[in-house]
Amino acid sequence: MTATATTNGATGRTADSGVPVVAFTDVNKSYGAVHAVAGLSLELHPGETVALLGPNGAGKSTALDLLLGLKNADRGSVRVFGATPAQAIAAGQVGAMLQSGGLMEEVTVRELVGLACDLHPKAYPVDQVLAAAGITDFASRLVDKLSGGQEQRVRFALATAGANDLIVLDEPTVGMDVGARQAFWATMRGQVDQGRTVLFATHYLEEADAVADRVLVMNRGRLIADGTAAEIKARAGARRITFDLEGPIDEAALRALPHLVGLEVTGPTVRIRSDDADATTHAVYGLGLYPRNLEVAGLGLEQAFLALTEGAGASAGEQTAAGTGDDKAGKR
Ligand SMILES: Nc1ncnc2c1ncn2[C@@H]1O[C@H](COP(=O)(O)OP(=O)(O)OP(=O)(O)O)[C@@H](O)[C@H]1O
Repeated sequence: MTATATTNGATGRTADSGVPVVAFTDVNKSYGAVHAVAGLSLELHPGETVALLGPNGAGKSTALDLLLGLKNADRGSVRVFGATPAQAIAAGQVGAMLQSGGLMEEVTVRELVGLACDLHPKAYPVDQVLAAAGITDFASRLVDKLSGGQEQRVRFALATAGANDLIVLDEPTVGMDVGARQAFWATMRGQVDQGRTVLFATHYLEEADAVADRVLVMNRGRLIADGTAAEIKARAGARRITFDLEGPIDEAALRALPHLVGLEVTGPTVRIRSDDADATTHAVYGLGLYPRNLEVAGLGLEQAFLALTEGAGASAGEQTAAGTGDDKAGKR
């Protein structure tokens, strides 16, 4: 479904009025004993492209549902352009592309996108929306005859049928092939260049790294990191050191190395994450070891993400979303 507007209600705010685009203040949402969103506070600002990362069940979709007014918080406040989500959506300020929700059947792509344009208070011409989403070629096809990737592009067209100030995308490129993904993000960049704020949840970390200028990492309902991809990588331990050792390996001695963030030993190969690679490498030699095939490299976002979420998982003391085996049947 899309969250395009159906009335002309106005929030009285614009993207550049100094009011945050989105403000979550100590937001909580539970399903029984599962804290899907736990004490979430954050602000988004105009023109930001923000990736929301987190393992399965981290609370990303729930946070987006709260932002779109599809669910109500148990506690805390969610404001969009200083108003309630419903008011911002009614004012045509928010476009959304969600993971699920069937598209209307027995209509053509053009008819469906045309309907979204008719409903939007600040709509673009249908042909422009079709072209921007790259779906002109199959605009006369019935919606129920589309491939998964084509359906995703139609959802994107519905989310961008009018001049929204905020675009919310839940795993937007799932089912798209590499070419379609690249085209999708090229289109998104066009939206951002026009001053829009984009928030997208994704499991494709390379996408977050390439596209987002800010990355939020959620785990067990909580925000555990917020920064640029480079800052997130640095926070997780800046460098990866890999080398081989001959003979038996004394893991306890390696574990005591200075600035060590993570250690993995597989056969003769030692992989270390360190927040000061120079000091750690120096200390490896100080142990009297002779590392072979030594490599020092920066962490990718994927490794940083794993390091952060593993660390946060270990310290979570209460029953939260992950690992409870809870029932997702009621989800959208
Ligand atoms: N309607 C619901 N009823 C019960 N539990 C739910 C419901 N919706 C979500 N949950 C639970 O809340 C937690 C957070 O789910 P959510 O879908 O927000 O996570 P997510 O980060 O989007 O996960 P994924 O990456 O798998 O889509 C999970 O444990 C999930 O099972």
